[in-house]
Amino acid sequence: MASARQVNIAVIGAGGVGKCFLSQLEQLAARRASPKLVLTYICSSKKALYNTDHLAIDLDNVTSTLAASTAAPLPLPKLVEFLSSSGSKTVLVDNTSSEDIAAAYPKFLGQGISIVTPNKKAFSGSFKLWQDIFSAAEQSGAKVYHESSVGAGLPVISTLKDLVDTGDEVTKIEGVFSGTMSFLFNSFAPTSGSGGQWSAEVKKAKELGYTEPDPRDDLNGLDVARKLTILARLAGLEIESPTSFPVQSLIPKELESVASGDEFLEKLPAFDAQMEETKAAAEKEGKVVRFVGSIDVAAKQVKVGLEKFDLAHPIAALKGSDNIISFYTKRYGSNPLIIQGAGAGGDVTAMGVTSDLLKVLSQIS
Ligand SMILES: NC(=O)C1=CN([C@@H]2O[C@H](COP(=O)(O)OP(=O)(O)OC[C@H]3O[C@@H](n4cnc5c(N)ncnc54)[C@H](OP(=O)(O)O)[C@@H]3O)[C@@H](O)[C@H]2O)C=CC1
Ligand SMILES: N[C@@H](CC=O)C(=O)O
Ligand code: NA
Repeated sequence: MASARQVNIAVIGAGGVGKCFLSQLEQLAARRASPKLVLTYICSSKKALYNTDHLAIDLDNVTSTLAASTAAPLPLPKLVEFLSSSGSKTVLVDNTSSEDIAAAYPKFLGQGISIVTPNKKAFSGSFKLWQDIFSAAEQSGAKVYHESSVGAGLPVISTLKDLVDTGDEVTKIEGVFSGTMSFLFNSFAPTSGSGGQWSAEVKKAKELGYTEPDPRDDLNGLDVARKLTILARLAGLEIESPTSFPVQSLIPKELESVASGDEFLEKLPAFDAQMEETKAAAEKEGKVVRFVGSIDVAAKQVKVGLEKFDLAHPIAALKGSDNIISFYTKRYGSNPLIIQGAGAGGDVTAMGVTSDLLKVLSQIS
């Protein structure tokens, strides 16, 4: 039976980020008496756990229980019906990178179901989808938060919204926006020492949980382009899509049409020489190469690609999967507001999702 002080949680996706989120949710539910947080639905791409009476699913060992389930996920229209029939406020947590789920956000929001997600697809899809999402939320009063869609758990989106909402004028946003690309270049082309083999570092980045489910989505520059699309829109630019501005891909031409991410990783070592050449060209100038992005708000220009940096530059000196994002604004003048720290990884990404959930709870319960 639904109680006013209960909020139902539905989770789609229990991979690298999803598992960490579930563990943070378990701790949160144990710590918070009110509202009571009740997991009523969880699914991966093939399996689901739920019952028709919306009874609580035990969070203890939930990923093993899900793996053993014989039930299939509900089709999205049925899931909207199921969640909106519970009689309790509900938050959907989308921990996938699915475009289909992203495209259904207006339906969930329209039925009063709030959404928190690290999935970039909805907010970097067509400008119409962006408008539909926020107008559906405004109409129903449901909330939508996506902090981890840029810079993982780093407070990038909340900071940009605060700058804009308080009337500052954002003129430029630039930096390193990909945990994978940061890790790859920091280890392949370090400021001291010789660095690793490009293809081996790509495999490592995948094993560490930094890459997208398909690492080609990182290497083709689109993951960064999606993040810049989101930030540019929040800064007031009507960017139509992540492919509507220049984006440099690091996928070798010969591998552009391979069938799967696994086949791509298998074939990549044969093309290591291409990246070695890029690295050597920068070294000749006493520099290192890094993958960066920028948004020039006044000129309405967005770009993504490789640039060379002096060894002493803060971008050259990044470590691990760190992102560094600089906001140039009228108030901050020539010294930008800078955010730096891990930009990928399950726990830090889930932290952004869990903190978004807390924001939603403070507004709906
Ligand atoms: N990893 C990171 O550091 C960061 C990730 N993100 C974003 O977080 C999201 C998740 O990333 P990550 O956890 O690394 O990815 P994973 O590939 O590890 O996990 C994805 C999960 O989503 C499930 N899934 C995929 N499609 C569907 C679908 N249509 N219906 C139901 N479940 C589905 C998968 O199911 P199955 O297990 O059956 O395949 C899997 O459980 C992505 O959007 C990513 O961009 C954002 C910031 C940082
Ligand atoms: N694959 C992404 C994950 C976070 O958005 C990255 O490497 O930055
Ligand atoms: Na973030």
